[in-house]
Amino acid sequence: MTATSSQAPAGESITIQNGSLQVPDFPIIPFVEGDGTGPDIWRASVRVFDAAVEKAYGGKRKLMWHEVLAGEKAFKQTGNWLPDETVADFQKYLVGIKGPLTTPVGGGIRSLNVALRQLLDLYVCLRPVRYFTGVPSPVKRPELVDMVIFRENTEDIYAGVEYRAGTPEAQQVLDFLSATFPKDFAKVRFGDAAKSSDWRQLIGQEADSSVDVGIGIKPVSKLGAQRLIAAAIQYAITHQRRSVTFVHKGNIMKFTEGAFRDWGYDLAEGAFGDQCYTWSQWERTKAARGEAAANAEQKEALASGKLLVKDAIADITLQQVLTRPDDFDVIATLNLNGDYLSDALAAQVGGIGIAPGANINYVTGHAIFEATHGTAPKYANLDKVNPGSVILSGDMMLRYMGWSEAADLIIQGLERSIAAKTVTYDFARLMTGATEVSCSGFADAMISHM
Ligand SMILES: NC(=O)C1=CN([C@@H]2O[C@H](COP(=O)(O)OP(=O)(O)OC[C@H]3O[C@@H](n4cnc5c(N)ncnc54)[C@H](OP(=O)(O)O)[C@@H]3O)[C@@H](O)[C@H]2O)C=CC1
Ligand SMILES: O=C(O)CCC(=O)C(=O)O
Ligand SMILES: [Mg+2]
Repeated sequence: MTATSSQAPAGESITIQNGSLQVPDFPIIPFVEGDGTGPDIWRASVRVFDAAVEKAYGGKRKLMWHEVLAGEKAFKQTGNWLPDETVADFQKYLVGIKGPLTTPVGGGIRSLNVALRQLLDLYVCLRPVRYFTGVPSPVKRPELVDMVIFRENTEDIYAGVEYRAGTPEAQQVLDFLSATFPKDFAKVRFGDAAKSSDWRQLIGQEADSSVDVGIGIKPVSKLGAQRLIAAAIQYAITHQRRSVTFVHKGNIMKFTEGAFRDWGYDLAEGAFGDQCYTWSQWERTKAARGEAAANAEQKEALASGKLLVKDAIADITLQQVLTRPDDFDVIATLNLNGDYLSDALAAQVGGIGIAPGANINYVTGHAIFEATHGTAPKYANLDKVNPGSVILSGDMMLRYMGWSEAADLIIQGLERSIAAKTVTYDFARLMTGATEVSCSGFADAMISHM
């Protein structure tokens, strides 16, 4: 059942009591169709969700879909890209799902996707990356890829604190830097010294007195870092994973990304000390008693079942997730690193057409599930793209709600469709002997295999 933004269907709200989600049999689930390929994907995905729930519970449970507006559809109907009612409904009903929304480059509205995460304080972006047998992959051993990305979802340069070059606001920030931190201001290119430099001739610019520098601010807080890292460590312990790796660029951005690592180790040793062994501890033991003692200590800790908590610098990580993926398990990282890593890792296990995700606040219970990919506008309304990412995001949503029987049917439908080589264009172009089906055709195949 679909309703407009202002009219919720019959059903009940999911609630949270003492940290535990209370899910009625007929929960109202707000959804956003999304821009670009969003509507095609949604139409296919919702049939898969409904079929899985019907098959699992025979009508005793049902998802009560409630359409809420965001993006282009919202703007067309209401003149507002993200109506207040949409945010209010995600607040009220706790768990929802959305398609991708367009964000223009270089100007225009700020990301609605990011706005929803910030407004609901969905501080974890959870993106599992796993291999399904038979999926075409550019790497030799895709089955070794089994990682879960915990991406900080509310701050870093995604906070949106930035000023366009040449505006009074940018100038105000520059003036502040110049007056308060003159040494740092001297590092801002191109400050006073470069106003008439020779290279301007190379790019055909006249010497002028403007300082054309855009300024962005990268806030990284201790609370923001530690609540994300706590979620990652807790997940790793609960799911008996081997390690958590903090991925950061802390050698260069010492007080933001470097602090993320240090706060992470403090938290691991403070709040999870009896369940973790950290590389920070290893360093201290090495300094006190030598490398052999540190190695022995680590070996003993891991043999006793402790979780290894380590870190890696972001650039080499992007190589090593390819060359030795089994060194990486749960990853905790900052917002931008997590964005890059999600798409790069998805490529190893079949691409962005099969990359699910969730935005979660584990304290309030609020969660919005969404694919890792965007709107893929060139394929809009062609009924062509892979609905797998949104469908797998729905699988995550059902598991979050405790409806694992329905979620298992979704996985079964996906695995069997891939095994039968009935796939969308993105997989078909890399597989021999595949039958290419449309977006809706893939949903049909999945349902027939449940
Ligand atoms: N959470 C969100 O809502 C997100 C929104 N966006 C927004 O989406 C817009 C477009 O972003 P863009 O950078 O082009 O990235 P997209 O993820 O939208 O698309 C890039 C390419 O990825 C492949 N792809 C994407 N989705 C699918 C799918 N379902 N099945 C198969 N292949 C797929 C296609 O590759 P090929 O061409 O090889 O077929 C496509 O051309 C931007 O406005 C961006 O801001 C981006 C990311 C997340
Ligand atoms: O909000 C957007 O348009 C892009 C966001 C994005 O790429 C992501 O969250 O992975
Ligand atoms: Mg992204």
